[in-house]
Amino acid sequence: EFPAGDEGYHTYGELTEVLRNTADEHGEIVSLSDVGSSYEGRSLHLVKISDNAGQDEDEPEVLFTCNQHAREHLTTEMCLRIVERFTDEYGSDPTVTELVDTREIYVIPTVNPDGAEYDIENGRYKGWRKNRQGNGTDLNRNWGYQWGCCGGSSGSPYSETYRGPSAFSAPETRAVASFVESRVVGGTQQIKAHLDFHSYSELVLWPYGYTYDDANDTMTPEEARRFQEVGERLAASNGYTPQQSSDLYITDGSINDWMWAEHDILSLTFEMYPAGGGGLDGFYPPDERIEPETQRNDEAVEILVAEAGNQV
Ligand SMILES: CC(C)C[C@H](NS(N)(=O)=O)C(=O)O
Ligand SMILES: [Ca+2]
Ligand SMILES: [Ca+2]
Ligand SMILES: [Ca+2]
Ligand SMILES: [Zn+2]
Repeated sequence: EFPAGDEGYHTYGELTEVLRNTADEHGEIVSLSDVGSSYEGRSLHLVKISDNAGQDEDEPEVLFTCNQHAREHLTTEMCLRIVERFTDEYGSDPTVTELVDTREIYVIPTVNPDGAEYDIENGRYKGWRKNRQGNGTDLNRNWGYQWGCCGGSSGSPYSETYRGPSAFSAPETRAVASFVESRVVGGTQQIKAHLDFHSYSELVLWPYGYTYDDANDTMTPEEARRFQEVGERLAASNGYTPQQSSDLYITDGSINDWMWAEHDILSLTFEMYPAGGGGLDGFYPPDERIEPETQRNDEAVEILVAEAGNQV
């Protein structure tokens, strides 16, 4: 459980209960399922929000993933905010209503429930980042595009950026990737845009992470320009700093690189609050920050959901 004073954060059990209640209360626009199980057997919850949620309609699809990194608990709250806003405000907020009626929005609130639960075991923060397989795999180095190519991850199982013994060796990344692959319908990937939430540093990041190149044979200059244009619009809405992922540091095997290169999904990362401060404390903002820092991204979420319909 979370330490005293930070009860505002959701444990896996509390998250599961909120998702079940939301599906019960908003049955016609919510479908709750899962993309598979974590290493320790926890369901990787998948929330679908759309009109006629039980039907696969011909509407642009959008994916939000949170909590790949265990200690980044604020991101789980971010995905919960998306679920709650796009259900509670359906029928009252015109923008939310329009987007739910014309898109299929998928949310995976925690990709790494085992790590998140381990991080708060006994009510004290451990600073844990990875999953709970062996000495832990960094899920954001385990994706299968340019996996381990470029010095953006580690081959040591004890490293915080251990890429795993092979691409998709982690059940969690494999499950999410399989879900995305299942959204190829009639040869066309239905998911058009994706955001992966992390903390912290207040950044909007776009691929590639594995190379400093802005453009290359799998990202044309105009495609790179589109990432930058959307990234800058997102950052203008929340005050984060927009930049290419590799401008921060080189990462290989990241989710964004795979989503773009393998599925042409407009895939970005948000690094949430705080902006700086360094050290472990930045991963653990007091729960009083949850509401302001998740609502800070309401407009960015709308921008991305809308952008999914502007497929080139
Ligand atoms: C998305 C990448 C470029 C940054 C991220 N930073 S984090 N969230 O682990 O501190 C990471 O190292 O995976
Ligand atoms: Ca508090
Ligand atoms: Ca629909
Ligand atoms: Ca569809
Ligand atoms: Zn992270």
